Amino acid sequence: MIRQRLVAGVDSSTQSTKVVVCDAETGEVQRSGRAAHPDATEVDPNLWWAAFTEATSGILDGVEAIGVGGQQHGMVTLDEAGEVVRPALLWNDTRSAGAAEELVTELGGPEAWAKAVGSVPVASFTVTKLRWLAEHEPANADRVTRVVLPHDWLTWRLTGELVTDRGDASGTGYFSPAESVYRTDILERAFGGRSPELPRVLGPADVAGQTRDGLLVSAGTGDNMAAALALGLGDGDVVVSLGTSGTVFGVCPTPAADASGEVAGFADATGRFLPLACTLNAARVLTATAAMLDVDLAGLDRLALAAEPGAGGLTLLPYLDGERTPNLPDAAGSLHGMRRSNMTPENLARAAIEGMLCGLAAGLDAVLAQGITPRRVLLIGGAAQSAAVRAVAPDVFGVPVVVPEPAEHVALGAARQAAWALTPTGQPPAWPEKTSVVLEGSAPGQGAEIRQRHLDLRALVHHVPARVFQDARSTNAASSTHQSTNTDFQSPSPNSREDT
Ligand SMILES: Nc1ncnc2c1ncn2[C@@H]1O[C@H](COP(=O)(O)OP(=O)(O)O)[C@@H](O)[C@H]1O
Ligand SMILES: O=C(CO)[C@@H](O)[C@H](O)COP(=O)(O)O
Repeated sequence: MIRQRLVAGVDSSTQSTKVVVCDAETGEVQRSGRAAHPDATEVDPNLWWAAFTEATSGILDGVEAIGVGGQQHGMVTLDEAGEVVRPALLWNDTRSAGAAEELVTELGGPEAWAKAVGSVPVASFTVTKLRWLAEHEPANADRVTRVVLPHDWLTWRLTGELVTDRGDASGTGYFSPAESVYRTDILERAFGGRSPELPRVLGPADVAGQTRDGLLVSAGTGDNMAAALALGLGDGDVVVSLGTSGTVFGVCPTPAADASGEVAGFADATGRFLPLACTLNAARVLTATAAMLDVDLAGLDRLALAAEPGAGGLTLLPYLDGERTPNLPDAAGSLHGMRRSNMTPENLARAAIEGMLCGLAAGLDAVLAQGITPRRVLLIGGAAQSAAVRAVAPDVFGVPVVVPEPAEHVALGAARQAAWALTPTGQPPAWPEKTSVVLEGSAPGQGAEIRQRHLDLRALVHHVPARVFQDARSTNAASSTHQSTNTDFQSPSPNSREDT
């Protein structure tokens, strides 16, 4: 009998740690675990270690290799003794927005940044957090000897090795994805003239080291790169992930350098590139709206699905945690178009879902403008489980939407990387693609109208340059979301369907 080989993958994301143990040959999940993180934008990394320990408890028996995917950008600072200097500042902490503006100007403007590191930094990027630290907590800054990212820190706890990968390094703002080198000159400029030690950048199938128990540890990567690896993205595949962050990304052979700042030109976990747009407001817009309406998430779905598309004219700009794309770190949300006739819980629930998705749709436009011709949108992340999100997304995005079988895609991608490191070959192991449901819209005309209202309101309230929405979709209009078995993406049936 052939012995089953097992690998594990970890997603240390904003709200929790999730772990899957998979068959190394097929990717089939055998066991899983999870543990919550604190709800804060600065977190002691030791709490991630505690969550990792809890989530892996009792499930790693027989596992040969493990990989860690983690929330991007977080600033983890270590002192001479390897102790954490201060709680990590996370990707969604906006206090370094002023530092970001300073740095953009100092380096010669957005074009110079896009050319140097593929991205124009906003408050999410590590480099801006380091500038903030140098300016606001000089005593802490003086103690910093090493700077790492959340996944690097967990890999270091597992192996004792200070390593990272191209994918996560590309979110620092001091690494060039195109050249695959650190820009320590930029780090020095940001951090008071000195460059702390940085993790060594490993290749996609490299081994980081071993745990005390002898598990091989792969390089790990950022959570979005890990999800891309799990899904095995091909030409024209664009992912929309609805977790704490909303992200839109595809995989390309050439680097992006978008001076508008809407798209970050990251690297992926396979040696390619990963243009990505990110919003600060995704799944939690729905939890906040549900709490306000005193319903659970299923109740929010029921309310939203009972309203007409367009929410009776209500438009929500859901900038509840400030916003990153567009870059409005101090913004608050706005609800517009209220009349006595439309102020119902149903319309508010619908406006929350439409508003969240319109933010992602603007990101989708920006990512597609990098030269991706969309074949389909793959919808993942916690809020992809929402029935109302599934009903609204195809109309707002204007392309066929595919929902892969529910899975922890980041953890799966990290496990796939671990399997790759265990048996290094030119390509990641060919795990079979899972079944997915294909959704198409029911009200494409209204989708365009909803998009336009959202764009107009952004322009009105936040002076984001006004745009006329162009629906790229064909005229193949009326459709619904029933199941069928048609599997042709190129000439979609008007119904939703199972696909593999
Ligand atoms: N059925 C659902 N409808 C709406 N939101 C959901 C649903 N299921 C989970 N979520 C939300 O998804 C989020 C968690 O998603 P996840 O992708 O794990 O986030 P993260 O990776 O940022 O920690 C939570 O905010 C949760 O409320
Ligand atoms: O900042 C980004 C991407 O640039 C975020 O996508 C973070 O990587 C956090 O992801 P989630 O925890 O929301 O999945």
